Amino acid sequence: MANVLIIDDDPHIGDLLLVLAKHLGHGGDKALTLKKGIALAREERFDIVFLDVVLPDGNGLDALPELQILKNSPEVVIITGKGDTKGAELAINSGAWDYISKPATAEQYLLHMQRVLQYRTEKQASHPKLGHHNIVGRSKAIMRCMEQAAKAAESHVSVSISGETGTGKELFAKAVHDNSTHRKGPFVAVDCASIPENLVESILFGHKRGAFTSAEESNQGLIAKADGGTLFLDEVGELPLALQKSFLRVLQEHTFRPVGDPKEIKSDFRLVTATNRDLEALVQTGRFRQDLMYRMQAFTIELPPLRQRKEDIPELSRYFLNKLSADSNTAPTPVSNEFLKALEAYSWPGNIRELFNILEQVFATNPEAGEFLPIHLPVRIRIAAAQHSVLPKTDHKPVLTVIQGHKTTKKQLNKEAEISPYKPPLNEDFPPLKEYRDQALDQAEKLYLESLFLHCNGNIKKAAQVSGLSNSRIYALLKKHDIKKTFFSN
Ligand SMILES: Nc1ncnc2c1ncn2[C@@H]1O[C@H](COP(=O)(O)OP(=O)(O)OP(=O)(O)O)[C@@H](O)[C@H]1O
Repeated sequence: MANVLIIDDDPHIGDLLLVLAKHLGHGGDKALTLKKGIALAREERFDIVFLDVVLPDGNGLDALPELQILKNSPEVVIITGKGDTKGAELAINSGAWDYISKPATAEQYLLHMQRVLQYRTEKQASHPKLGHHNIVGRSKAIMRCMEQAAKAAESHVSVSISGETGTGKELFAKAVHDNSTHRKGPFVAVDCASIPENLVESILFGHKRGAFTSAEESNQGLIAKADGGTLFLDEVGELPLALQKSFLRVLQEHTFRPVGDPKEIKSDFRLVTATNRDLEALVQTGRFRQDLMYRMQAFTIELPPLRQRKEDIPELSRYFLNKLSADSNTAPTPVSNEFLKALEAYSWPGNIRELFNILEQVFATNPEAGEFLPIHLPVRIRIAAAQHSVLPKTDHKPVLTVIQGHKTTKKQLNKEAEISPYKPPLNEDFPPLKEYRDQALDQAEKLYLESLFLHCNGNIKKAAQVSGLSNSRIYALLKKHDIKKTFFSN
């Protein structure tokens, strides 16, 4: 049974939608003001929120970011006034599921409700068990990881999460904890890379007062703190070799001795580890115990880098920009398709952390923007987008022939193509130098003009001085590249 919330100051609309929900076998609640609606949404888990725009105590669209970052992230359907296409467009751009124009018939409301619920059921069926999480993304790659996390959460064995920096290893570790039987216990995260080697033992195992010169007080270690919950060891490859043996014993026996303490202590925790290093290689070079590695890797989740799931970039970007708006109590700024395309063209070596950092920068430095455009992005991201767009369009993936012994195999060079999009494709679409150079120069010229505009705050006179171009030449170039003159002031 689904739960429906209606936030509308017209009591008839609320009553009608509740009757329709009941007719479909669902339940719900209604609120006549934004304040009451938000309070209800925070308290209860709703699957759909029907949200009116004009409410006595504010604009419904301003509440959209807050609704979207709720744990259960309900689908939001906006109810707009007749003909308010701007509001509807803004709502969709901000991640609303759909909108209905008032006045609407009962059949229209019913149809919307059925469609949204069907979509939500399908969405939940594809990763049925991972109920509580803040993981954003619907690409096949991330959905597969969510399914693995759900399975891992159900079991009691150790989980090992691998992936490049910023791919969400800690977020997944938390999701495993939040969906496991240990969720009522603590989630204790330890970054093994940032603890000085001489302190690791006492930080993990704890120590007794006087155990060493600076031990003025007894201290409970993190393993004891994780009792009943989850111990998350980030960058586990950095765990000193000398300590690995004692740690293996903790995993086998669930007991250990704090430094300087003759007594054994018990701790029942679930271990989740993460690494962006190749543990096998560390084992080969004798820097990591093989038995510990096997013990930790009872269940493994491999997170894909962002460049291999670029289809998630729009959703991740909207989610994060909406969160920033909600945190600063401002209305969400719509995001243009060109802005998203530029983000998709970049290779994101720092993955989602880097994407969020860039969006934070865009959000902080452009408070007046009516819509986020490529021009608001840092130059290096725009250069990557420009380079990407000069690549001749081709469906063929570059292919490299590799000779292995007597066999000849073909390997896809996806990774390289994504990282260096400027490279022409190694196939029959390889462009003549002139064509390639002309396109590249054209893009560079456009990028230069856009940056010039930013640098000179839109002042044509200053732009002419800085660039060494005449006013008329600047106007001609603006026309050539279809850059709006309204960007520039005289
Ligand atoms: N799928 C996702 N949906 C929403 N936010 C995400 C997602 N993946 C990562 N993040 C966010 O990106 C940031 C980096 O994620 P996290 O710290 O989990 O990465 P990590 O792989 O543990 O990084 P590191 O290896 O550097 O420790 C965090 O703010 C996290 O909330």
